[in-house]
Amino acid sequence: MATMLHLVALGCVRGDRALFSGLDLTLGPGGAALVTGPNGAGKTSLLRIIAGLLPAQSGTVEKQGMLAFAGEQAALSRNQTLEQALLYWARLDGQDAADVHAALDWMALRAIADIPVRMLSTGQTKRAALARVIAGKADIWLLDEPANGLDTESRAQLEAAISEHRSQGGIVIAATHQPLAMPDAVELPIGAVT
Ligand SMILES: Nc1ncnc2c1ncn2[C@@H]1O[C@H](COP(=O)(O)OP(=O)(O)OP(=O)(O)O)[C@@H](O)[C@H]1O
Repeated sequence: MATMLHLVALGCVRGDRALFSGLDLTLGPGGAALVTGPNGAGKTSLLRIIAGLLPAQSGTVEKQGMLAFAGEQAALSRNQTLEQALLYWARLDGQDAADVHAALDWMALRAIADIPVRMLSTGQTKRAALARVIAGKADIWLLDEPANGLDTESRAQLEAAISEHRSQGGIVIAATHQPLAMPDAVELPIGAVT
């Protein structure tokens, strides 16, 4: 069945504060959305609701396809080499070493595949987290600040990986403060903090 994400009248309350309400979005194969808004507006909360990690206050999330979430934490074992850590997740996702190697290439990480995760720089850790998502081959990518800490070249690689994923029928939702080229992405501004 075709990959699909459908948000209907989604609302979110954190603590006693309403962050957003009545949020609608429909994405089909190759679709993308760019979530923007000031600090604390609820961008991460929205991604977490879509991922099923946070309950919505109102509305529904319908999805067709496997989902991957790349959040602030890389979720990679610090004492394993980058390749081992990615292989661990890839196997859980039903993928193999070839998928990990392809993902390392997408994020230009092959040269440091044998370095322990704990020794990676901020930007390298971000690229490693993105490689984890790429290797997992999920249909729907939820990317929280994917360009944070990336240099110009790495950001271009990320954009190319996103474009390839979409051309294969995948869906991408990215929350970002950084410029990120996603042609024809739906703009999803989350309201200002009061
Ligand atoms: N566990 C929690 N309980 C109550 N409120 C929370 C909790 N976690 C986060 N919040 C609040 O929810 C609001 C939205 O947070 P969220 O991380 O979704 O915003 P954001 O738009 O991603 O922000 P940023 O741009 O700074 O990453 C913030 O005001 C935050 O303080």
